[in-house]
Amino acid sequence: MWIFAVNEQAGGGRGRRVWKKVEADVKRRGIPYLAILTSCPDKASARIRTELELRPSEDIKAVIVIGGDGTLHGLLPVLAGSGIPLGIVPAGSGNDTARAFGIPKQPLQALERVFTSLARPVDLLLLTGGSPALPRLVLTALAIGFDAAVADAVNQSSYKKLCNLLRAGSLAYIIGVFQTLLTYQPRRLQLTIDGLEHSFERGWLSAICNTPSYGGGLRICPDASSTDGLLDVCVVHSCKPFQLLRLFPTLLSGTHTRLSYVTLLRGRAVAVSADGPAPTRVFGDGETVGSVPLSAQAAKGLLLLLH
Ligand SMILES: Nc1ncnc2c1ncn2[C@@H]1O[C@H](COP(=O)(O)OP(=O)(O)OP(=O)(O)O)[C@@H](O)[C@H]1O
Repeated sequence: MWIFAVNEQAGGGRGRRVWKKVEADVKRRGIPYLAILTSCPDKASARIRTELELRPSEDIKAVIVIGGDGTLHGLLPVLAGSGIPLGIVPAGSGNDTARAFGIPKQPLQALERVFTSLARPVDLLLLTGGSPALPRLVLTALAIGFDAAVADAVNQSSYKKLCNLLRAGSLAYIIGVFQTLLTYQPRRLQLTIDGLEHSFERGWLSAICNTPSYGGGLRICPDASSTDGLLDVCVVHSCKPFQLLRLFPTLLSGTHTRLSYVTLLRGRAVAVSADGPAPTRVFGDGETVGSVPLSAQAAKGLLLLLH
């Protein structure tokens, strides 16, 4: 039995279109499947948890998510450590998880990949501390500070929908950068990585990554690997707003790492705190997860992924 978890709203309605194609193909193949179409992450998790409890685990081939990074994020607590593999047919706006694992954008190619791949263990990022109190699991990256404020602005915007229609998810992010720059104040960021303290005056953002990109292909930690048991950290600090703007185009290629106001770090456990006029927001997998202070650590091989 293959269980499909479908978020029809992902990618501004792309989830629905992708599911139509996928369902037709699954019917043609004549394989047993169960589709769970949900309107919110909590209902999706509860339904899948029930289905997993009802059946012997050897009867379940995988849970295949039709959606974006947010949909995947919502299912991590159910699938992590369960031994049930996750498959991905990308249907979101950013699709950074699919990008990280080389999963094709084209739905039927992605489905073929799911059916023909081995389930391989990948690391997750385990978030603790924070406000509201966590723990929480994240697959791609944590965005802390300016980049989280951008994600917030994009999620609340009307242009996200339009950009999705134009199939230009990263354009929405670029508009969000300009919008956020009008009000955001840099602040002192303190990071403790495997016990070593790093302090940054005028810290704009800090990204903690399990995989290389966020925001629809911005390669913030280009060398991040989801199989090394480590988290890659990028801090942008001590620069003027125009230098921050100059940084964003270079994120597409990952060449921002050469800039003097970009610091890259790596470790197993990362703690972050900030001093600032307003709470320093945190997003994980493009979803809001609260604000700093927080601690994150790499959880080695906690998820089985078909890729
Ligand atoms: N299983 C689910 N069913 C319905 N809605 C969900 C589910 N999981 C998450 N959501 C909600 O749908 C929103 C959009 O889903 P998702 O994040 O996957 O798509 P996206 O934002 O278009 O793509 P991406 O995250 O890749 O940029 C999420 O922010 C979340 O609030």
